[in-house]
Amino acid sequence: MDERMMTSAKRPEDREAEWSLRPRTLREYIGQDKLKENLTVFIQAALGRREPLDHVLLYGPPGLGKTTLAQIIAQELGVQLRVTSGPAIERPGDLAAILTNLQPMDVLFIDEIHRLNRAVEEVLYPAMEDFCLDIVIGKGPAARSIRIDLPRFTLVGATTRAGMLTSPLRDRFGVIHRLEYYRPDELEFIILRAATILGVTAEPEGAREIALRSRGTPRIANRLLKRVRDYAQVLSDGVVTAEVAREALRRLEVDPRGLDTTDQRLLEALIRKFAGGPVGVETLAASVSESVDTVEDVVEPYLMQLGFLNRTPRGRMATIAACEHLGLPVPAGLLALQDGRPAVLPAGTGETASTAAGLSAEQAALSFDE
Ligand SMILES: Nc1ncnc2c1ncn2[C@@H]1O[C@H](COP(=O)(O)OP(=O)(O)OP(=O)(O)O)[C@@H](O)[C@H]1O
Ligand SMILES: [Mg+2]
Repeated sequence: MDERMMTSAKRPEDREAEWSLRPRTLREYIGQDKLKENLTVFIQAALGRREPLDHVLLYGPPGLGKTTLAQIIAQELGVQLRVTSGPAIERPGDLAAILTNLQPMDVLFIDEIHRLNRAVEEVLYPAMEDFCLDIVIGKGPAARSIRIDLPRFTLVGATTRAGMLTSPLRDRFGVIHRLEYYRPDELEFIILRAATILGVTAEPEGAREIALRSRGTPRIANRLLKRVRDYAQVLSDGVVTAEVAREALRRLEVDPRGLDTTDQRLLEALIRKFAGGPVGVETLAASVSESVDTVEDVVEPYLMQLGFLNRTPRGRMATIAACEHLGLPVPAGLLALQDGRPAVLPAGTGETASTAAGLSAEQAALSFDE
């Protein structure tokens, strides 16, 4: 199988489908109930006061609906959405151009906001706080600073790495919310909705099979639905039944918990080669030929969610549940621990989980993804 099938990172093939499958309103947006409830209130209140909505920071693994939410927020506010991303804004002047072109109350969406550079970020502070730009004209002793008023706007920032945001930037968001993995019943609903839009006949049990293997991620659910549809068409009468879904997913090498070959190889290396751990993330990533970023952002969060992997002060550890899932003998070291976590941390090392993982104290205080 194409190993990237189960990645929650966006792939070119997702593009067209994502556009048509994206819910347009908060009502259509499934799951993330707490966030939805809060946003509904904040949006109504902002509309009532004729003020822009507070700046919103959304974080969480890829494919959980951050971009979709930004679009919905603009739609619900009845304003334009301007879309850009951290790496796309190279110089302060680029950001100034975007900001001065906004209409009052517009939503500006900055994806991968943790990748803004310092100089650009500093322009953003007064823009977010006071809706103005401080621009320095001239050089040396003749330099002076002028202030330009901006239209009032709402910034929606998205990141998979909230821990990498500087605290001055983070502090300027009024609403900070983590998107959670979706439950199977929510994914089932998303799949049935997508099937209707795509003109695919799917039985609830078929949708359920796909939902259970979608790693809690709508993007993967939609992608798997499209692949299963192909099998349904070729293997039977085009209807996505539980049986067709199971057979298709077996052929796609997606196991019953949604693990693909990359996840399996990573866990297997951890259990077999490294006796269950602890082992450093770099070593682990190298053993499956993936980048540390991919392992940290995409692979590990889901394995931790399943209770198959723990991040400990000394490195990554497999759990007994992971061994059982893969049908591998449990390494002796793991048996000695309770569910894969050291019962007692080595005394006197002065190390915390976060500092050992290479995070600064500031990032550790956030500890978003641990
Ligand atoms: N709550 C939801 N209800 C229904 N469909 C959803 C929901 N969230 C996401 N989707 C579907 O999943 C797809 C991916 O969502 P989206 O592009 O918003 O993810 P993202 O969090 O921005 O990902 P990335 O971090 O990779 O940019 C959307 O096109 C949409 O079809
Ligand atoms: Mg996105």
